Amino acid sequence: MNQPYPNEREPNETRQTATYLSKRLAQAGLRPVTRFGQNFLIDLNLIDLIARSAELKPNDVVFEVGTGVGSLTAKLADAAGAVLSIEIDANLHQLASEELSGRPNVLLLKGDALRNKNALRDDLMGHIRDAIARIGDDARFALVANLPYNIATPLISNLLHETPYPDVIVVTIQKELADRMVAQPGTKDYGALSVWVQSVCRASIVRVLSPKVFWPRPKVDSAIIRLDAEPEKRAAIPDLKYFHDTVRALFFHRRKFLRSVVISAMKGRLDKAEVDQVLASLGHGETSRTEQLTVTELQQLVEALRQAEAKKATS
Ligand SMILES: C[S@@+](CC[C@H](N)C(=O)[O-])C[C@H]1O[C@@H](n2cnc3c(N)ncnc32)[C@H](O)[C@@H]1O
Repeated sequence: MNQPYPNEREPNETRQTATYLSKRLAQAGLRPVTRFGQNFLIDLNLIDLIARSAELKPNDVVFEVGTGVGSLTAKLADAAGAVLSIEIDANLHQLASEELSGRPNVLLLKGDALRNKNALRDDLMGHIRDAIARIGDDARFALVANLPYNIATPLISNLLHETPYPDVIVVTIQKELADRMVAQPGTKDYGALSVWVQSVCRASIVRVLSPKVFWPRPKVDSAIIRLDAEPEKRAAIPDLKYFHDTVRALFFHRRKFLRSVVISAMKGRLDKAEVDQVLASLGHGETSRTEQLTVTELQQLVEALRQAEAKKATS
């Protein structure tokens, strides 16, 4: 294994504490930047737990968003074949580059992981595909990170649209967001995000984390979440973008009945009679509500709407 840090420093295992981090940043004239969601994990056991929960092997290509000072990155690089990590803060990118130098399986990028809310930075998937090609047919793609909370939803949501999409995701996110990802029909947390995530993955919460395990402390609880890709489920959705956009529209007015929600979502595309026909064919009555529909029922509904629209366009 490579020696990750120069010999004169303490070994990695004892260094990741609030004191160490604050000193290390202060030495470089830095302080945590709130707008970049810089809440560093200071419990080494949890850094281990994140890496262990992804069950990394040498055939894994790991994507990390938010290198920070590189503590989790080093753990990931110990276990995986290749690690691609991106950091928006140029100062932290510089620090992490020093910490992780001499690790041939780590590629550090500087900049924003997102081009905009709806898209990843342009070159990211190219880097990931290259690393996968180098590893070969049995390569696995993983997203493992202590995510900056302000980009967790668009990042995960956009990655699930990509080809390939991650075989496994193990990330620290706000607990409230984790609850939404695993939520079941009929609960207050069940919404478009639950349906999108559960349409292409199996989702579970690994551990709830108190603010105490971060420095500086965030205001809310966090959770480590694990998502396992279910490619056969994703393959059953003929048009991912149509599905994603329509599900979002269907959850837009949570208090309304399904019929009026579908009518407004399909405005200008299907008329009321056509919507009624689709709903009747699937057995959804006057009092059905979007939030009571299972993921499978929503997939069937969106696909029936898509086909009705396509039929109308060709008639
Ligand atoms: C919660 S910290 C995690 C840092 C480190 N990996 C750890 O576990 O302690 C999130 C990191 O993501 C970086 N970051 C924030 N927004 C980003 C973005 N849009 N693209 C890339 N990195 C970002 C922050 O600067 C910060 O270093």
